[in-house]
Formats: sequence, C-alpha cells, structure tokens
Amino acid sequence: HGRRSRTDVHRLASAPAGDASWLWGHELRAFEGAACEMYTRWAGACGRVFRIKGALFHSDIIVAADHAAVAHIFQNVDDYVKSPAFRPPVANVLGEGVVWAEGDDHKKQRRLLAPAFSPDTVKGMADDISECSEMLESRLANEVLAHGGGATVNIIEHASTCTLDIIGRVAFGHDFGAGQTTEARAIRASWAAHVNSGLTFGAFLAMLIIRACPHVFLLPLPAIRAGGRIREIVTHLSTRLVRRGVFSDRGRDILSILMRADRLRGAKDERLSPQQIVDNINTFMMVGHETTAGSLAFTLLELARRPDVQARLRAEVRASGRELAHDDVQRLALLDAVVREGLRLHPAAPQTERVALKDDVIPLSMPVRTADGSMLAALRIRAGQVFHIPFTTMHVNPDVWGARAAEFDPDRWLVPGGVPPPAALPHGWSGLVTFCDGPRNCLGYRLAILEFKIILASLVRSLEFHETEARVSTRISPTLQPVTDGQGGVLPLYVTLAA
Ligand code: HEM
Repeated sequence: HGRRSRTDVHRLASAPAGDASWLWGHELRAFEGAACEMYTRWAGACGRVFRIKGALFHSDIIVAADHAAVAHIFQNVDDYVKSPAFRPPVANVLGEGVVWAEGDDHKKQRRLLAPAFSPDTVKGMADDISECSEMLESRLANEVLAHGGGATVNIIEHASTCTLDIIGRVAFGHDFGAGQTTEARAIRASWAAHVNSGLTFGAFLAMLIIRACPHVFLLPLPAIRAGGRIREIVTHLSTRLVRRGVFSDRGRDILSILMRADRLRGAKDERLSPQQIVDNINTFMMVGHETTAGSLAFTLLELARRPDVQARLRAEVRASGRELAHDDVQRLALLDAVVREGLRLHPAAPQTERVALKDDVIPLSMPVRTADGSMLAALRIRAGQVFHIPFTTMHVNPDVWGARAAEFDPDRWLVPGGVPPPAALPHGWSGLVTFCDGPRNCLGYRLAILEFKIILASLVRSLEFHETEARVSTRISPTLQPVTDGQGGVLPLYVTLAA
C-alpha cells in the first residue's frame, strides 16, 4: 500500500488494451508505427499524460506530452537522466563525449565545449556551410541536366552528403569531398546498414535485451560492431590530428578551438583529455549530420506538396541577392518560418526517454483525467519511473496548436496569434522541444538552424522540388528516417530547374 500510494502512475489512463500484446506491451506497436504516430493517437484518446505497458513485463512507462511536465523533466537534469542501460551502446557509437556523460562529468564537458557553439563561432561557420550548399546545388543541377531537365533523386542521401561535408569541415577541418572519399563512403555504407537494421524486429528485441540486462552489450554481435564502425573511422581521422597537435592557430573549426582553449587552461581537471576531445569530435560528426539532413529532407517534401509556398520562398531568396551570407539569411522572414515549421513537424529526434532517479511530484500545465474519472493536478512518481517524451505528439496537439496543428503552414509563424503564446510553450527555441530544453538541450542547435537555412535557400533559389508517386513513411532509426517501399533512408523527389 505504501509504495503504491506514493505514485500516481497506476491511476493514469492507459493506452488502449487492444494495442498491447501480453509479451511486448504497447512498445512493439509504438516501434512499428510511424515516428510518434501511436503516441499521438493514444494522446488523442487518453490526454497529454498516460501510461503504456512495457515489453517483457517492464513496469508501466509514462508517456509525457504535457508542456509543464516536460519542462520540469528537462530542467532537472540531475533527477531525470537518460536510461543507464543505454549508456554502453551510446558509448559504442559516439564515445564517452557530452551525449553520453551524466552529472558533473556532463556539466564539465558542456562548459568546456560551449564556446565551440557560441553565436559568434557558429556565425564563422557560414562560409563553409555556403560552399558545401553550393556544391550540393550544382550536383543536383547537373543531375537534372544529365536527365534532360528533370531527375528523381533520393533527397536524403544528397542532404546528408552535404551535412557530412559541413560537419567534417566545421568540426575538424576535414574534407569529406562530397561523399566521394573512402572515409565518406564507408561512413555512408555503415550508416545505411545501421538505419536499416534499426528498422527490424531484431533491433527492437536488442533494445529490450539491453534494457533488461545491460551487460549483454559486451557480446560481439554484428549489429553492435556495425554501430562502432563509423566511430572507428572518425576516431582514426581525428586522433591523428589531436596526437600530432596539427591544428591551426587561426583555425575556426571546433577541434582547433578546443585544442587552443585547452592549451590555455592550467588546472588539469579544467581540461578535456585528448580522448574526450576525440570522443566529442566523433559525437559531433555522428549527431551533427543525419539529424539536420532528415529534417531538411522532410521539409523539402512539404515544400514539394506546397508549390505556392515554395515559389514564395524562392522569390524571397532571389530578392536577397546571390550571396547567402550569415546576416543575409537571417533577414529572410519566410525562410525562417519554413525552418521553424519544418522542425516543428519533422524533429530529427522525434522522441526521447528519461528515467527518474528519485521520487518527485511533477507539475502539469493542465490537469489530466485519470482512469477512474478523477482529475490529477500534479503527478507523483517514484524513483526508477521511465518516461517517453514524444516531441512530434506535443507539436501537433490540437489543444495547443489549434485544429490545423498537423498541417504544414509556415505562415502561422508570420501572423499575429498564429502560434500559441510563450506561456503555453515553456521551452527554448521557438517554444518547441525539437532541440530538447534546459541544460541538456541540443548543443549544436544554432549550427543546425544556420545549416538548415543556408542549404534550403541555396537549393530552392535554382531548383524546383516536386512530389513523386512514392509513399513515404517516417520511422525512427535511430533518428528521423524516411522509409519508401520498405527501404530505410529513401525519400524520392523529382527535381527540375526553377524558371
Ligand atoms: C535538426 C538538427 C538537430 C536536431 C533536431 C537535434 C536535436 C537534439 C536533441 C533532441 C537533443 C537532446 C537529446 C536528448 O537528450 O534526449 C540533442 C542533443 C545534442 N545535439 Fe543535437 N540536434 C540537431 C543537430 C545537431 C548538430 C548539427 C549538432 C552539432 C554538432 C548537434 C549536437 C548535439 C549534442 C552535442 C547534443 C548533446 C547535448 C547534451 O547532452 O548536453 N545536434 N540534439
């Protein structure tokens, strides 16, 4: 009785029993569905906070899509952590950098890395971003010309080639040569394998097994080795630079900035170890290219479906002149609105999870109706409670965003009252949770937005994007992925030259 009375989890409405299986709970349906699709559907039936049955008899998981609850969880990083079970797989792919770190280690890494992503530093990356975007623009234009004026391309592959080029340059001054170098090819191939294996039932099962007994992760399974392969390649490239101290004194890339800052620091505990620098460069490479590419590809698909908005965007970009420098793109209002709308509907990380380390009472923006019909104004939970936080579900909630919440409509950002007031959205950038929130928000968000703007502007000014017959669905593997005809990482668009 004592235990139960200190938590409200069992009082919450449960996702429909018909969507659960005795063995896999609700988690299999959530995994197999489109990104956040089931959470959005269940939230429609149960409200913004509800529970689902965990797979393999895991205790009930709370799905939290209430803004005050989510803000609370994201602000209290010492009490709500990423699941400890998933730290070994994260370390395998990313190394022990800032994404992996928790507690004081995380605070220290964050503090030492922050200058590499300051507004001024990111502004200095604009030239590299523009050059890579122009290379993409001409690659696509050539493809169109080679096909007699119109070509169907897998836009996400092109987008991620471009974002890999960018992150290679800005992270450590490395040129991935538009995807043509040996390393770039190896990274693409490993990533494609990683994405496609992540869509399978085996990946779902692997996740459950790791959650249940984290030490199995030490087994030499092929899927685990594939994840580590990209890290090997990048580590090989960056370790060489770090060891030799080959970084430029004037270099504006992140590695040079970190190494210079490190040299100036005296106390050893105020420095990143060479291994931590390598692990963070690797982290930036991994989390800094497929993410932006995924959101960008879906935003281009939305523009293909809204030729009127695409034409207006093109006119806006063309009116600003040939150069797409940092300050120029910041002045483009419709471009800004398109980027916000694209990142609202297609967040590259559509959901996250957290585990409570201690008992707590979580505030709610709106009371939730419990299974027995009473109302809860706040939510009592116990240490160990697992939360799933579906970003996309929060961004398409009609109670917050209105009846047309799920529609791609950039103009909502441009008209007074078009988006909910800040009080309804207690989060960082644009009131969205796309980049998470609080002390663990996305370290690279300024870079992501600048890339997004410059790439989009470069492509749209000279090319026109059209939808194809393909039926594209969205999955999470491990970030937002298009799936076409069962094939992950495929999003066909028909491209022509813009008049
Ligand atoms: C559209 C593009 C991007 C989106 C939507 C995005 C989203 C996110 C989200 C949601 C998180 C928090 C994950 C969690 O804690 O559960 C995160 C963390 C992070 N992101 Fe991004 N990201 C993007 C691009 C980038 C880029 C370009 C970089 C640059 C290198 C980057 C670097 C990071 C880092 C280092 C963290 C970990 C921060 C920490 O734990 O303190 N991201 N990102």
